[in-house]
Amino acid sequence: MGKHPLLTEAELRERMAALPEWRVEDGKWIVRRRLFPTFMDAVRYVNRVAAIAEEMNHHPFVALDYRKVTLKLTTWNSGGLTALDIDSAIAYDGVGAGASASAVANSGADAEASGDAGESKNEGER
Ligand SMILES: C[C@H](O)[C@H](O)[C@H]1CNC2=NC(N)=NC(=O)C2=N1
Repeated sequence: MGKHPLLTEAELRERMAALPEWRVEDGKWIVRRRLFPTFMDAVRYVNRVAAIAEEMNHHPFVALDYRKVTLKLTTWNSGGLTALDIDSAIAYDGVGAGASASAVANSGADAEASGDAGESKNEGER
């Protein structure tokens, strides 16, 4: 199968409208951070993302930092952003909605600030 064509600037801008929680980084990556109520909610979400990635044969770079999950997408076979990255991000946003996850500003600063586990209750999913 041939390489997937890179998105033009205009195409990227247009497609990113459907992904308000994602940011373009270095013109080659889209990145999203999500904060979950508990560590296990975060782990469950990562597992759901992994299943989607396998199904699509398109894989994110994933960081699991306690309750914070960072997802990064690029199409390495094409050397940048393609429709596969956008479609993957849309699919990832569609799962884990069950967990009362709150989107974390891409700075991630508040995620660090609220990283203190002190006050968090175990609101894990059933
Ligand atoms: C051989 C296999 O299909 C390729 O390596 C796939 C696997 N998953 C992938 N994931 C991503 N993000 N980019 C790719 O170019 C890619 N290529």
